[in-house]
Amino acid sequence: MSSTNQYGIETDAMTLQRFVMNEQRKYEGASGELTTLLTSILTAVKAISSAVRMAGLAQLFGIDGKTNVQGEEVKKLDVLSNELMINVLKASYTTCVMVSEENETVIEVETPKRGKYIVTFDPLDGSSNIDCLVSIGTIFGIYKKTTEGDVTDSDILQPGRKMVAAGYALYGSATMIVISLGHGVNGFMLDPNIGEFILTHRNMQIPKKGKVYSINEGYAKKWSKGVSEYVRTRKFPENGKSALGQRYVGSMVADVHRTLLNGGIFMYPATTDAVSGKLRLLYECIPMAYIMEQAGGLATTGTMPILDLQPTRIHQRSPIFLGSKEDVEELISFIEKFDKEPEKKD
Ligand SMILES: O=P(O)(O)OC[C@H]1O[C@](O)(COP(=O)(O)O)[C@@H](O)[C@@H]1O
Ligand SMILES: [Mg+2]
Ligand SMILES: [Mg+2]
Repeated sequence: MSSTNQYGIETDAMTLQRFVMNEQRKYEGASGELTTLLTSILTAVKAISSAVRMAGLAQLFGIDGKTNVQGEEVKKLDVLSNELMINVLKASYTTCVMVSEENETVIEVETPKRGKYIVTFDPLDGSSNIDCLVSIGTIFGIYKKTTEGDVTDSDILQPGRKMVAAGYALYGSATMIVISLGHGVNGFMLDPNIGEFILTHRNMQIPKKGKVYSINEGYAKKWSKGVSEYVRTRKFPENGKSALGQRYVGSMVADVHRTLLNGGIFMYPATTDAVSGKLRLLYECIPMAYIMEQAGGLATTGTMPILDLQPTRIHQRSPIFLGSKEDVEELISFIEKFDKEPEKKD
């Protein structure tokens, strides 16, 4: 039996590492490779979190991306985060290939260090928010290699339904990891005093409906009719209904985390000048869609579930709408009504 403190937080201190080990024990014959992989990601996240907490000072002293007082080069936070993720994963002997937002081509692990997993990641999400000290994050997705021998495109370009685990780290007022290994979603907050992620949000479920919509309204002129009408009717609802509130951080991790906790909808649609939207399928859309579905929500391109989409390129983009089931279903009905091509008659 677990006990809770006055804030409702469980005090049996289930660490993320112990949680993952327990999950793996449920599978007979599990080698522990996934536990090792996730433990490596934890190490990278702790290091990134520590660098993020110093970033403001680095900026203040003009040393970010330049040379520090010792005459050493200081790496920019997104470069540093990428190197940390790549290095810990290579050193874990669990991964054969990685796809990072920061690398044009896939990162292959040298043969003796190869394991059976493929990891996709956005090492630092919300990078335009770094300088103004707004929340940023790291997103990751994990797949198993499906073929024997060399890594092939079919190993790297798997649809989200084949995913083994996904998660994100949020560097906000606290550092938190939200993760799913395919059996629900759990959230762990970093206790900076002991350097451990502690289970604080067990079996997270997104509310069926929310009170907030989230989209960059600066691009409103470039939206489809369906998206425009959906947003207009959230702001000016008919039949005496209440208007929804609007929130938009501009860091996907922060916007998705708020949506997961409070409900509502997050949207990054196609626009007239970006017909596939902005967000990247492999390391932004698919991991977040996996988390959403595992928490009882939905994630769609507008016409199909994100997780069913067959990727064709590693840096492919996709429009995305995710969040509370009822909100996303309403959005889909607007797209069906206003954006579907009229059927051609002979
Ligand atoms: O400024 P915009 O066009 O609204 O875009 C915001 C989106 O871009 C991103 O910052 C892109 O991610 P990166 O910072 O990893 O490139 C998302 O986190 C966010 O949802
Ligand atoms: Mg990103
Ligand atoms: Mg990024």
